[in-house]
Amino acid sequence: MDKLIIAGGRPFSGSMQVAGAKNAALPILAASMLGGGQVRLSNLPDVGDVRSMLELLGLCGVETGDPVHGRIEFSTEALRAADAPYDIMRKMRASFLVLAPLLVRFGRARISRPGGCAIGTRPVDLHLGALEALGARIDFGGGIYDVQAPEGLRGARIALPMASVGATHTALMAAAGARGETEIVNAAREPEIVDLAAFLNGLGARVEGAGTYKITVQGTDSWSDVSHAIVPDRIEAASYLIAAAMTGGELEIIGARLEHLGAACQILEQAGIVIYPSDRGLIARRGGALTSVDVATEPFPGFPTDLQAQFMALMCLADGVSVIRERVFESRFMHVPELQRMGADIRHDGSTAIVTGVGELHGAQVMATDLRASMSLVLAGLVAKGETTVHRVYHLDRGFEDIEGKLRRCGAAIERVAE
Ligand SMILES: CC(=O)N[C@H]1[C@@H](OP(=O)(O)OP(=O)(O)OC[C@H]2O[C@@H](n3ccc(=O)[nH]c3=O)[C@H](O)[C@@H]2O)O[C@H](CO)[C@@H](O)[C@@H]1O
Ligand SMILES: C=C(OP(=O)(O)O)C(=O)O
Repeated sequence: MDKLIIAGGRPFSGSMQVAGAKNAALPILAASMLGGGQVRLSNLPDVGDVRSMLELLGLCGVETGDPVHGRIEFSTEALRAADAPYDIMRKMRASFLVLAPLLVRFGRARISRPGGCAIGTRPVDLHLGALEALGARIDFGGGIYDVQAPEGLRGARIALPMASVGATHTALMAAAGARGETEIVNAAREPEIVDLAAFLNGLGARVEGAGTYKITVQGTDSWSDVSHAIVPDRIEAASYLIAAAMTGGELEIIGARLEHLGAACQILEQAGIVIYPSDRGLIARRGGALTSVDVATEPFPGFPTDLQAQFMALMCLADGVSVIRERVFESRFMHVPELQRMGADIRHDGSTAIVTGVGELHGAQVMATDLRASMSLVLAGLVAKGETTVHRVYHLDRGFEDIEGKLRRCGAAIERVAE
């Protein structure tokens, strides 16, 4: 496994291209299995999870080849019913998203419980509840869900008890292949949901209301060939906006969109980051002293849980005390002890962290635990005095494209070394 070595305190400025969103690419790749035709995708991020999803498609008979400059074209005609292997399921939460398309295509799918970032218990009851509402029967044994709908799925009303992103993806894909109309209430509203809906419309379903609380879907069994460009990665973009502010540099993130930042934009501005649109994307720089701001994570358009760790790294250097509440996942504070190794002053109790800004962080050996936690350590390393070694960068590679290349081109001294 590789480690990253960062020499902190270098000037950091320039421009970088934001990647396509991993969390949009994964459901869209899964949804590509619904049809039987030709799929053309562009702006696919070159990250580990996308490679794992392509491998999963390959095991189901869909030979995609490797993306070239983020573009890929493949036929889903040869899809076959296959069990998703534990080895891929354990790596990535989004592997569970192949369940609905396989069920639509074959009337049955067997799949094990998914892994992904260890940030909470992450049950899949809402995904399964959505499928049951559309008429599926579910058995569980030996760690495997056996889901059957031999007569096909029927449109129905799905009222989600919470606005789960993954369950909304599952419900959308299942509804797209169900007979009749489905109404999804309390749907997640993330830009990645809107992107999946656009892809499903391209495939031949009729999805309306994505991005709002209520989505309606007219299912189809007559699928089209489809071309689709993946939406930009708002979490990657916001992470680098934070990097610009922490280092005192100025950065243009090409392709980033203000409307995708939701509440994060206001919070980052209150913290002292100046963010404004350019012709090509967004520009960010520090506007003065960094200021502590309290924040609570929420589903979109609230402050994203996927940015909580990076925001905490920023707050480590702000004037004052920031109270950070994690409201989406039960245990998403694994970066706290690692930031503490670098001199951060953080008290942590349950789902709340209290961060008192310190004058400076210092380089240390730290362990990357989950995807966004790993990014918070890289951000801290960019400004820390001395050298930071981030061990176990496997998680970063799951979701951040060419991280050291992007940072190095903006002036960071960062190097990847095999452990
Ligand atoms: C691949 C992908 O897109 N991952 C994102 C997705 O994860 P994911 O789709 O797993 O996140 P959810 O929105 O589903 O999870 C939100 C909350 O709902 C709970 N829950 C979820 C499903 C379920 O069946 N039962 C249940 O109780 C979860 O434990 C969590 O507490 O959205 C999260 C919230 O924005 C992000 O942090 C992840 O980066
Ligand atoms: C939590 C994340 O990924 P996953 O849902 O795949 O674990 C993430 O992208 O931050």
